[in-house]
Amino acid sequence: MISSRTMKTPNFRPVVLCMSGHDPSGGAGLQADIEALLAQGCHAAPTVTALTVQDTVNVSDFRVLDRDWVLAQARAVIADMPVAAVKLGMLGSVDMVDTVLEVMSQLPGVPLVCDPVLRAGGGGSLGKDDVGYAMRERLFAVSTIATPNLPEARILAELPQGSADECAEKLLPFIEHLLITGGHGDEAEVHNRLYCRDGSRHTFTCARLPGSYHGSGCTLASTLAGRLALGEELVSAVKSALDYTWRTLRDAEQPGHGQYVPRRLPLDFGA
Ligand SMILES: Nc1ncnc2c1ncn2[C@@H]1O[C@H](COP(=O)(O)OP(=O)(O)OP(=O)(O)O)[C@@H](O)[C@H]1O
Ligand SMILES: Cc1ncc(CO)c(N)n1
Repeated sequence: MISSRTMKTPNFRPVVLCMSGHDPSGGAGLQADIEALLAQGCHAAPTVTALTVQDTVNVSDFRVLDRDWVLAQARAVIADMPVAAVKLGMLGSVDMVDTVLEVMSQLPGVPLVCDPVLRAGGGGSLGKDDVGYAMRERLFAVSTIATPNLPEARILAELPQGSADECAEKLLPFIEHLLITGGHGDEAEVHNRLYCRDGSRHTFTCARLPGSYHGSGCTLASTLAGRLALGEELVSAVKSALDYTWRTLRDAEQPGHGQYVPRRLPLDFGA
């Protein structure tokens, strides 16, 4: 017999499968994904790809989970819930790129936001450049959008001194939409550039806030995945995600000795 509970009209929040690393400082990685998605009205399904040893200053070590463990986590979620979007953060190894491909083969047509995480804000490695090349060669084709910062875009494009435009020209054959973020520059304004394979381009400019932030890129990518999961159109979703991220940085706090941590949820959340 089907219980009345299982027959209820679906009234759940859109589920976003997050395949990211864990950051014990809570500023970046899966915790950033969960908080940002809660703030969008989505449900995060956090699938751990890697464990890291890091604080708000830098990364000292990381360990990538076995492929079987990651697949088992993702399969459990997919069998249980309708996944409305997928967000990728730190993958950590080339093997994990193939694991993600296997997961995505079970989610045809589901929007995929790929944040090609290779370095932490403090510069510590979260994956060799080969991971980035494997993402470009194999994952970009199944991604809706990738969100590298300019240093990551230069690695992916293999153009160490390239401008955002030059990197985009090299990368657009691999991916439909590319958002090259500008948090790492030193100009008074941050320029975030969206390049679309149909030739359209959009620049989103915001005032640069003082200080440096831990998990700004994770916040942006997971919010974007959430917005796509809610059915927002891509360019509008990029703008909403950038606006939300900027507000979380404006309200950021410094719980440790290093970078500021975005405030992704209001202080009275849950009150
Ligand atoms: N100092 C800043 N002032 C205003 N906005 C910022 C600043 N730093 C980052 N941002 C915003 O946050 C977004 C993501 O930041 P960034 O480009 O630094 O990503 P990231 O390097 O991938 O972040 P992280 O590695 O810390 O997760 C940027 O697109 C920008 O809109
Ligand atoms: C686990 C993890 N993912 C992403 C980043 C990038 O901010 C980080 N520092 N740690």
